Amino acid sequence: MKYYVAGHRGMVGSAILRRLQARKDAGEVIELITRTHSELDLTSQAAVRDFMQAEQPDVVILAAAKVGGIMANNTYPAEFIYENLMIECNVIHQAFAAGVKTLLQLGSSCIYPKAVPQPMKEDALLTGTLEPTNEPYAVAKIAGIKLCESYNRQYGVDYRSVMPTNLYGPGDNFHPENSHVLPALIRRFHEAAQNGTEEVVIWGSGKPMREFLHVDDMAEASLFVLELDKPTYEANTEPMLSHINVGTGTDVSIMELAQMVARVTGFAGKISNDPTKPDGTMKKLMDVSRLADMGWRARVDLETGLAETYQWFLDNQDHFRR
Ligand SMILES: NC(=O)C1=CN([C@@H]2O[C@H](COP(=O)(O)OP(=O)(O)OC[C@H]3O[C@@H](n4cnc5c(N)ncnc54)[C@H](OP(=O)(O)O)[C@@H]3O)[C@@H](O)[C@H]2O)C=CC1
Ligand SMILES: C[C@H]1O[C@H](OP(=O)(O)OP(=O)(O)OC[C@H]2O[C@@H](n3cnc4c(=O)[nH]c(N)nc43)[C@H](O)[C@@H]2O)[C@@H](O)[C@@H](O)C1=O
Repeated sequence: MKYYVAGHRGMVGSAILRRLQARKDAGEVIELITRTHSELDLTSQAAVRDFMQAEQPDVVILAAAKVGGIMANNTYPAEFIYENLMIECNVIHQAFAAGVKTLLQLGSSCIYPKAVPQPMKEDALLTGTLEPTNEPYAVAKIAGIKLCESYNRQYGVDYRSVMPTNLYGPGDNFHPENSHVLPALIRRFHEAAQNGTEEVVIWGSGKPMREFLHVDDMAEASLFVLELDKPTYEANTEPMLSHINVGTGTDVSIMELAQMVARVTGFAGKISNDPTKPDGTMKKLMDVSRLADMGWRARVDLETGLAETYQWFLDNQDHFRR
């Protein structure tokens, strides 16, 4: 089997590649194909067409996307909608044109409406209006689900979508403004602890609730969903399962997260809020019962995952990619 992992240098793509490489090292006969962003710009239709036609992969895993936290989404909405739509259209359509029968793409929990009942079930999709800070990104991610559904329905291929909750772990983006909350706080609290700063400011009210899944769990879940037998997969559907939630099923407030990060990084000062920064959705907890019924559950608890991610940050802080 020839696997193409798109976005293999990103947090999720690299975790998926590590798992596939481990299987290969253990004797599984698989070929792994990758291209860096500079080798293959996935927003280029012609480049993706030529690549897919030349390589003819058996399986495509789409983990490449324009990704960022609440501030990046709010500041660069055009890039978030344009690049993600282009990447999805190009990779999914050109995979189909090259005869790829099996594909997995990653969406996000932000596809669900802002005021949806919690925890959020898969069938809550398109039942209400979206959170404004990331609506353009969410619309692109919904389009990705609908692309897969449409090619499945019209052409009988098997393109699946997983919807991860907020992710973290080794390989995360620790940019001070553009990253997600967990890596941003690791960096801010670490620097404050090192510099002896007395106060750390967190964005918003600290009251929003978020669910955090370790990237190694996400990589495992991605391959689990990719490899579900088709009858099992479809037996859980009414009438067809278009996407599956991936999360832990538990959440913490941003203030609770900040307190955990303070403990891990050794920061003992005051934590205060910046109410001028957006809170975003107040709660977005995944209903993960569908995936649990199929046999997969998250394994890494937040306390352990946070400590491990902080160690990765310490080991790699001198050569972050951004
Ligand atoms: N991180 C999170 O909390 C969550 C992530 N997700 C989803 O998971 C998936 C992976 O995210 P994550 O690993 O965190 O993101 P990263 O930003 O870590 O990785 C994304 C990868 O995609 C590559 N990429 C982006 N644009 C292009 C392009 N035009 N052509 C080629 N490659 C490109 C990036 O390369 P380069 O860096 O060189 O641009 C990078 O390697 C995405 O679909 C994301 O939406 C969903 C929910 C939460
Ligand atoms: C995965 C998900 O990620 C994004 O949604 P989000 O969950 O709102 O993402 P976030 O991690 O950036 O913030 C979570 C909460 O945390 C608060 N917060 C405090 N202090 C910092 C801080 O320093 N940085 C950040 N980023 N947030 C902070 C922040 O104000 C917010 O209340 C989407 O755009 C969307 O793209 C998406 O799919």
